[in-house]
Amino acid sequence: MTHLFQAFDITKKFAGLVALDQVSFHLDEGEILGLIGPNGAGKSTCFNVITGTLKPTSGRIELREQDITGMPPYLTAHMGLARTFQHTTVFQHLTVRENIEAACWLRSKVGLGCTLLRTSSYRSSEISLKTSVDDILSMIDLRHVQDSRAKGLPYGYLRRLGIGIALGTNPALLLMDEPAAGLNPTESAEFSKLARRLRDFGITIVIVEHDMKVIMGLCDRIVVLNYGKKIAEGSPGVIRRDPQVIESYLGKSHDEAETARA
Ligand SMILES: Nc1ncnc2c1ncn2[C@@H]1O[C@H](COP(=O)(O)OP(=O)(O)OP(=O)(O)O)[C@@H](O)[C@H]1O
Repeated sequence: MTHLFQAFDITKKFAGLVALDQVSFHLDEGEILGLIGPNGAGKSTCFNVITGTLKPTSGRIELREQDITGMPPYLTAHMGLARTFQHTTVFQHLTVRENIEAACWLRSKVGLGCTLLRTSSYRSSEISLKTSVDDILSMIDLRHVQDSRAKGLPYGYLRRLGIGIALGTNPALLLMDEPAAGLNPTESAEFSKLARRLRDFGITIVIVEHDMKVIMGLCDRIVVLNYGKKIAEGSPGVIRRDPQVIESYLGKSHDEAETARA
């Protein structure tokens, strides 16, 4: 079977430290995969290597069977990869709508000459841009604040705007770094709903997250890292009962809480 994405034996060394040690995993189209593990396990390094911010020391990464190993971020973005960050990366002085427009323009193929001369190709791309921006605003549920400046918006809205900006590049695969960090329980539940909506729209998702309620409730499959090594992979049901994962990350209290709930 052909996978949307595959990482083969990815190793990343920083001087003497092995941050990723022969990690392999795959993603099928429309999946939500959780990437979890204790602090320093290698999750962010894994995202950085996939998106091309860091070159792996060895290993191979494929998107739709094309080798993207070591490609710079602007090329991996062009190939259909997008990423959201732990800290929101929005233009504070632009409105919500302008933030999304800026992200969508980056993927538009219209050159500066066409833009300045307002050629027909500029005008048709302007129409498709408006549709894309409207669709994204609806998807992230921020249409009602589209003309508000990002500065001063509630934190939960800013996180959603960060996701909207990533959607501007029309990704097939979206990597989200701690999307529920700092959210209250209502906002976390809204985030999970949004992630499912994106998946239903055809976007494959990888989530790094420490909130186990979000991970266990949302993910189809989970990969667990510890000291740079993959120590487990499986459904939430399998992962929450894996003795090695409980020992290294979830802790006994999580297992007991799960058993009590069952
Ligand atoms: N640029 C770097 N230079 C040197 N060491 C690094 C660098 N980036 C990460 N590391 C080290 O690699 C290891 C993995 O770090 P990484 O940030 O990937 O972990 P993580 O699982 O994302 O942790 P957290 O949950 O705290 O974000 C850590 O020991 C970290 O100190």
